[in-house]
Amino acid sequence: MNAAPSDLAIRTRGLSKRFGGRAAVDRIDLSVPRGSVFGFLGPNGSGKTTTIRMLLGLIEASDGEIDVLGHEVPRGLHRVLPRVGALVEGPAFYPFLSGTANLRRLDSADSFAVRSTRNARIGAAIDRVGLSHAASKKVHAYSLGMKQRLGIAHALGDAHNLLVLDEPTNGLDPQGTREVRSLIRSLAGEGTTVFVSSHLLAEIEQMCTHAAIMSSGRLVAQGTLDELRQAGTARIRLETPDDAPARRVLASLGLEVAPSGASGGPGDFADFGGSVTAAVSADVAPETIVASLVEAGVRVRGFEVRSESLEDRFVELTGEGFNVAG
Ligand SMILES: Nc1ncnc2c1ncn2[C@@H]1O[C@H](COP(=O)(O)OP(=O)(O)OP(=O)(O)O)[C@@H](O)[C@H]1O
Repeated sequence: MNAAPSDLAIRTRGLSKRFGGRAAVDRIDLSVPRGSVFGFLGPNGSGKTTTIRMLLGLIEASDGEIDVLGHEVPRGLHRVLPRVGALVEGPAFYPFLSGTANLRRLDSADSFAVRSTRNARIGAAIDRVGLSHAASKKVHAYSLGMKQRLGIAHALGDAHNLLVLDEPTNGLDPQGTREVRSLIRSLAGEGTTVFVSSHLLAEIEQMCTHAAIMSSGRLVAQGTLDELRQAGTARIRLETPDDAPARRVLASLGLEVAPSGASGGPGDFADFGGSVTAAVSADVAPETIVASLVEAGVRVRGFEVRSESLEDRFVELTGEGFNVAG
């Protein structure tokens, strides 16, 4: 991703946060294109919330630069914050006040919010998240998904350029999760840049155009979802009775051949020989591999090229099993 700074809604350079001597966020260079739905993905404790808090000026960075919507943070926060909606750890709602009354309370406590437009803004935001029918109901009667949508309505406020959401579906049931995801997708469709953190891969795959992957405070990859997938290793799987010659040919092409027994289930192709798998680099075309095998007299009974899934890639990058449940 080589976007010019003006094309970026968020840009950090060498951003770090240390607690005591320990780096919770370690020199990250984040580039979030304007108009993207950008997934900030990483296991629990990888530094996502700490990064978001620095982006919003809630905590001070130990080191590095932050630029949000073209302004330096924290110096230009007064210019940035009126254009950014944020949902970090969810606002606390009064259960015995209505949805509208809760948003009025939060809005009046916000020194950046313009009073004269309050009612119109709140009405529009409630409408936008699909809660008009429940606006006058007390919040204790809301489902979790409705409460979270009310939180997003609060984050929406005015017509924002950037929405920052920290784990917006955490703790929601499947219905609430669907509601929030579809809301985020439709907001993005209207041109708002959405920066959303999650530890759920499926969530990022369903909502986002771009993603960055955090692991132990480091940014280990970022780009469009396709770029992230393509940066992974493709593998070939060859079915042949001529195991040893096949391995020699693949090795001579510079492919990294998996040790025998590393692939295939028990009894897999047992009657026909076996299967050989190898990692393929982009500079060796699959047709070249097949031609070389055939030329060397290797009997090819099956040949499959498999790209790494995003899940394989994340596990490879973070060294952790991801919770892929949505
Ligand atoms: N105020 C703090 N003081 C000391 N350590 C902290 C503080 N805030 C966060 N940390 C540590 O920094 C690391 C990153 O935490 P952070 O909350 O940013 O991760 P995360 O990716 O958002 O995870 P989660 O999804 O669990 O919130 C963790 O090891 C955490 O314990």
